[in-house]
Formats: sequence, structure tokens, C-alpha cells
Amino acid sequence: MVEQRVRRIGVFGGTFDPPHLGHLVAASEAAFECRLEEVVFVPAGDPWQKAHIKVTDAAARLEMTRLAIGSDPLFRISTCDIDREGATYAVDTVADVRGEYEGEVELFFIIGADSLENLHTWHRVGELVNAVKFIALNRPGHSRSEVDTSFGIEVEFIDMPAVDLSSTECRQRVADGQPLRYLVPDAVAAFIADRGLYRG
Ligand SMILES: Nc1ncnc2c1ncn2[C@@H]1O[C@H](COP(=O)(O)OP(=O)(O)OP(=O)(O)O)[C@@H](O)[C@H]1O
Ligand SMILES: O=C(O)c1ccc[n+]([C@@H]2O[C@H](COP(=O)([O-])O)[C@@H](O)[C@H]2O)c1
Repeated sequence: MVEQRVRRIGVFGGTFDPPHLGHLVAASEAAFECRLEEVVFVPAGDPWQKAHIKVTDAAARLEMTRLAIGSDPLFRISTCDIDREGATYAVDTVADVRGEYEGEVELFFIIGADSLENLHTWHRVGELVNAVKFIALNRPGHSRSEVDTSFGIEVEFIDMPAVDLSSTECRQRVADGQPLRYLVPDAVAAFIADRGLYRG
């Protein structure tokens, strides 16, 4: 009997408002270092921890994420978090993405060091850490030592070439009339310009 290989899949959730080169490098490095056969980008429907800031509508963030990954065969999108009603919880993301595959898959949640520091505040985090392993990426200003791994989380740290860039900075640059050239894929910059996003 031929033994079935367990597929190794990365789950990369984010608000992606907008997606930028930090996200793409993080996904690519995680896939390479952890031998993932696919990375699923999952734009958040309702990122509840960002309720205090204005978040661009989900359809536009989804379209920008589609444009950002382009035709890269390693990347795909899941709309599960946008399709689900209510606050977006990673524990639901992981269950829904698992349901998109037939057979056994091993899921790895890709996360920046800044988000990892807040993991203890996430909804039903005990269930989440039992359901997935984490791949954590360095982010300027955040160090591994600040991460609490005491609650049973399995995490592999990857040292990617540091990208000192955030979606906040991208939005601010547009508001200030500065270019996004080479900070986001060209197609994303064109979409932002066409739609007049982030102009303040
Ligand atoms: N430059 C980066 N390097 C490494 N990880 C990143 C980087 N930017 C974002 N991430 C990670 O990608 C995931 C999704 O991030 P998100 O979409 O919130 O982008 P962001 O740049 O952090 O946005 P914002 O500035 O609006 O908070 C998070 O796990 C975050 O830590
Ligand atoms: O599950 C939670 O409670 C939870 C709280 C905050 C963030 N997340 C997830 O973390 C990912 C990155 O979120 P963000 O807000 O940094 O873009 C995205 O998939 C979110 O749904 C999840």
C-alpha cells in the first residue's frame, strides 16, 4: 500500500490593508525554511483587535491581496474569514482552511513577531495552539525573548531578511503623497491609486 504524504500548508492571516513586501517575503521565507507546499493568504473579515482604527472594506483588501500574490504558484487565497460572519478568530480560520483540503494536512500558522507577542489575548488560544504549529518571523523592534511560550505553543522561528515596513507606514505614505513604489507590488500600488485609498 502506498503511504499518503501529509501535506504541509502555511496559513497566513492578516488584515492586509494593504499587503506589502514584508508579507510576501515572510510567506516566501516561511515556505522555503519549513518546506511548505502552499501558503494560504487569508484576509481577515473583521479584525476585532483593530476595531479602534479605520480598516478598508474587505472586498478591497481581498482584491489587493489577490493582486499582491499575482500568479505565484506557491500562494493562494482563502476567503473563509471574509465569508464568515462576526469577529475574525484564528481558531476558526484554521478549522475552515483545514476543511478546504481532502485528507490529512499539517497546518502552520505564519505570524510576525509582533503578533506572536499578543497571542495570549487571542480567542480560545488553547484550542488554537493545539490545532497548529506556528512559524514566527522576525520583525524590526520585536525580539524572540518577549514571546511567552509557556502555554504549550509549538513555534519555529525563522530569520527572514528584515523588512522594516508595515501597512500603517504604507497608508501614511499615501496620505503624505509619498510613493509606494517597490514597497508594495506595482499592481497593488495601481489599485490604491485608482481607488483613491488612504488619501486621508
Ligand atoms: N514587515 C514584516 N515583517 C514580518 N512580519 C510581518 C511584517 N508585516 C506584517 N507582518 C506579519 O504579517 C501578519 C499580518 O500583518 P498585518 O496585515 O496586520 O500587517 P501590518 O503591517 O502589521 O499592518 P498594520 O501596520 O496595519 O498593523 C502579522 O502576523 C504580522 O506580524
Ligand atoms: O483569534 C484571535 O482572537 C485573533 C486576534 C488578533 C489577530 N488574529 C489573527 O492574526 C492575523 C494577523 O492579524 P492582524 O490584525 O495583525 O492583521 C489574522 O489572521 C487575524 O485574524 C486573531
